[in-house]
Amino acid sequence: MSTVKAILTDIEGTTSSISFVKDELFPYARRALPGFVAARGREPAVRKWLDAVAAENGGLCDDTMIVEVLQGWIDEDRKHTALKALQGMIWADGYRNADFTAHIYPDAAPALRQWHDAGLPLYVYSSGSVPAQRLFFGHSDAGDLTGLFSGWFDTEVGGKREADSYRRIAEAIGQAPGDALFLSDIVAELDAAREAGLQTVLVDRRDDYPQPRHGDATHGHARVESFAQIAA
Ligand SMILES: CSCCC(=O)C(=O)COP(=O)(O)O
Ligand SMILES: [Mg+2]
Repeated sequence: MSTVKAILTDIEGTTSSISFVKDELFPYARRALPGFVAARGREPAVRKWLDAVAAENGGLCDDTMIVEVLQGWIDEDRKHTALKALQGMIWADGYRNADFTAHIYPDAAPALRQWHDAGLPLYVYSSGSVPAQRLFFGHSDAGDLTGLFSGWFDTEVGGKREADSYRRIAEAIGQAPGDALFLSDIVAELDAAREAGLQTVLVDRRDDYPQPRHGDATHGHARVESFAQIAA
């Protein structure tokens, strides 16, 4: 690995377990959606996303149908910006009421702290909305980690499997792409980051991926099973 001047990390499957997101966060949002839309569907910040979903589905005019579309997207794990924005607003209630704290792998928090303390700027790039990312790290199992991060990116910058997204992020954080390291559990995301010139590490966690990915399955990306193995 050449010199790294900034680290960009994914969340689900990388700093934190897939099962926490799939088995806790998503079902919480799915259950709360009807009540959330009924209570807050007229607020402009909420309506804008509901209208975006309606427009994309042939102009649905009924909020019940919009909720059904959104619940279907949750079931499919669609990384749609409107869904992610609405999920973030719903999870805010969950964190506020202490219904859950966000999972973070025991190796991730110390490594993030160490890199931060060594002067390495840290950034998040997740399909979860930026407000959801801040809530996540603000209410993690390891406490409030938001102060460790210098910036946050979600799919408003572009999809995670598109090289241009990583070019935009490198420009936004003022780094040459080759000086930034991207960490993710998804090979297609790492391929896009590498195409943009970033350094990459596949985080291949046994808890999330019982079958280790070796050889061709890594697409040539460096591979670790824990943040403790990343020599940044
Ligand atoms: C930080 S919000 C919860 C995670 C989430 O909704 C999500 O889609 C995570 O995707 P990632 O890009 O972090 O793998
Ligand atoms: Mg991920």
